[in-house]
Amino acid sequence: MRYLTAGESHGPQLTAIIEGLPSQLPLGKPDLDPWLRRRQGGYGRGRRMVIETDEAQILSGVRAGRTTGAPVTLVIENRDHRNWVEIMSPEPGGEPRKKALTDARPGHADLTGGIKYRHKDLRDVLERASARETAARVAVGAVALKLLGELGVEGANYVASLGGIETRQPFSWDALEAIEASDLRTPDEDAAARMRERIDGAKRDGDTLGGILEVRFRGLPVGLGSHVHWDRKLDGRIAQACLSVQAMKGVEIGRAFENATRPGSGVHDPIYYREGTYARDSNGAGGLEAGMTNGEELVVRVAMKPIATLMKPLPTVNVVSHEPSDAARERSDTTAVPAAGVILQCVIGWVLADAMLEKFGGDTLPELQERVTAARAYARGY
Ligand SMILES: Cc1cc2nc3c(=O)[nH]c(=O)nc-3n(C[C@H](O)[C@H](O)[C@H](O)COP(=O)(O)O)c2cc1C
Ligand SMILES: C=C(O[C@@H]1CC(C(=O)O)=C[C@@H](OP(=O)(O)O)[C@H]1O)C(=O)O
Repeated sequence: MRYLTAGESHGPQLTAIIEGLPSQLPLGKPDLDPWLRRRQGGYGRGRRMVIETDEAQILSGVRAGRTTGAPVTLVIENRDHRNWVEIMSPEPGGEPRKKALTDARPGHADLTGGIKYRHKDLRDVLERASARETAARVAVGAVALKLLGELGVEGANYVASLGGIETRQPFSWDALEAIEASDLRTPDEDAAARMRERIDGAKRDGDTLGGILEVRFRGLPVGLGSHVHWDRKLDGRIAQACLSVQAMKGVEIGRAFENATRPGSGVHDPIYYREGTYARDSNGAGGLEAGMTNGEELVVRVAMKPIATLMKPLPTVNVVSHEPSDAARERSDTTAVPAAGVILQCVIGWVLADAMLEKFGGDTLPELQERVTAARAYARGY
């Protein structure tokens, strides 16, 4: 499977095309829109999220609620575009340059993108660098999650820490409802209260916050990915997908950084054979060994940097005058850590769905389901 996204933050719409989906997958707006809504949520987001009410239109590849096997086109409107029509106009003319952005923001694509693509209006860079693009990736990921669901695979995401405040409760699948109900996507209400206070404080100070997200998947069959070649290793593919999300700067499988401080006896997971099948009592590996799923829960943790646009701006340089100046300030999020968990579940879901199709093939969902069922039975009895 593959997909492309197109669209600017303040252009008319975001577009995604997915190619390679099997036919007969039940698919409709109710599978996509809740994910788009989740991505928009979270305490600490800025005013843009009040303007947008994201929903996906399905423009091809689906008839009567099922995929046909043809490319699927998804479109998400940018409601804010109506306020940017002149500025975003593709027509030549002076008007679009009216609000040229020339004070490069540290931590953004502005300066490097300006040099690389030879733009002096840094809006030509920021419009595509913006994390608005993640709405398209969430719509695509929601399709992947739907496919995984049909194959018995379930995912979850939560905020493991925000601004240095940790969720203390260990993750549990029983806590999913509490995570969904929380504007900080944590089941730990005490931590959430302290996170809210910290976000309010950062906002007052013109500052921003980052955090750590944890994404889990259970029900994965043994052997997605492969140990035989670097670009087929699933851990590498997952890390690439995570780091490709705006502001994500670190990835670990399981508790990799903590494991690095321990002896091997306290990290690796002994293998047992019980009741006619293989079993482990621990999951230090986070569900992946040698680039392959091992049948245990997949655990991925990702570090998000603090938002780069500060209302108390950092020193920078004007790229036209070369004079010192303050970094450009645009309406901005104080933190987007809760939204990031949703995005990460979607992009990891894509990698997993793609790996499923790679291993099991199948032009249709029923073929895929039969093969996954057979592979599970084989692994149990191996
Ligand atoms: C959901 C989400 C929302 C974001 N919102 C903002 C924002 O409001 N302001 C901002 O400066 N950066 C925001 N970012 C981060 C920037 O897009 C990102 O830091 C920037 O494009 C530079 O890329 P890099 O951090 O991946 O190097 C957001 C990121 C995500 C994932
Ligand atoms: C629009 C979204 O996030 C945007 C991501 C973003 C950035 O620089 O990445 C900057 C802000 O955009 P604006 O300047 O229009 O307020 C965020 O709101 C979104 O998540 O849908």
